Amino acid sequence: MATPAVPLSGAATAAPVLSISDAALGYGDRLLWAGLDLDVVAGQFVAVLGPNGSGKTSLLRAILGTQPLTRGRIEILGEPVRRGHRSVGYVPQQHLADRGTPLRARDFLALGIDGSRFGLPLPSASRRRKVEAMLDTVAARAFAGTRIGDLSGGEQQRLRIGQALIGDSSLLLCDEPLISLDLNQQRAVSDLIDASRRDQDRAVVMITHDVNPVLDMVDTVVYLANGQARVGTVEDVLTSEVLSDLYETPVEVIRARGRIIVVGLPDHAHEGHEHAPHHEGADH
Ligand SMILES: Nc1ncnc2c1ncn2[C@@H]1O[C@H](COP(=O)(O)OP(=O)(O)OP(=O)(O)O)[C@@H](O)[C@H]1O
Repeated sequence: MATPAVPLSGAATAAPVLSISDAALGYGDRLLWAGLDLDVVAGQFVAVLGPNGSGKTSLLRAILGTQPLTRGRIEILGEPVRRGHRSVGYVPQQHLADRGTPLRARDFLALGIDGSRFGLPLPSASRRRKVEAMLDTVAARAFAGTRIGDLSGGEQQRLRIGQALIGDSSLLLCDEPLISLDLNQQRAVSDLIDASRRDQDRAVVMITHDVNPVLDMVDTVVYLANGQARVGTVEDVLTSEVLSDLYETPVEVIRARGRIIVVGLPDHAHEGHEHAPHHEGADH
């Protein structure tokens, strides 16, 4: 069960794991977003929301050091971002492995161990212990020896999370990790990510289609839309006033049975939350 997001003790003074200052990102003449300032400390959970094409994945790429900013600065643990930073774990957007992929689930997890990617394998007993423990953590023991291409989407997704969690990263970046999972799997995957935040004090930045499955874990929301960025708590950002201002059209945010429902979004912007009561629980 996830613990509710609580104010982080000492958050104001702790050195940030991730620090983004006065950042803007665009491609050519097209600006995706600007004015983004964000400090993320250990144990903090950040949800990135916004309509399709607003630049959420581009933001993760900038944090990964694979996409330069148009303006501003990003630091990880006080150093400018760079590709392949050992302190950053990444769960990419889900795509199914090819049927013929020969890699077995157990070996797929082992690829996430720090060192194995850099040709410096840990002593094998210690590697094995880590992999065996992670097989249990992501409930993958039953298919440990199965080729990943033969696994279901949800099983593959649990392995992808396990591969990202098995290293020693301080920051976990997840791009829509819950998409196309059923409700039980969504819960299992979000609980795994939340447990790694609580137990290993990782900071988490997660792009999510719908904030509701992670509502009780989120400390901070980054909402990207219409070339702008808004940062704050759920209560600060997911309000009728802020979203109406961002979308430049009247938008209503309703809280019903502990869920957030947004009514009146422009047609192209149905993402980032449930958008109408009759679609409750649906994927968009
Ligand atoms: N390398 C690139 N060069 C030019 N345009 C790009 C590049 N990468 C992404 N884009 C465009 O930038 C916009 C934002 O893309 P991005 O994937 O960051 O958005 P997103 O918010 O993650 O979208 P979605 O919710 O659909 O995944 C899109 O219109 C995309 O086509």
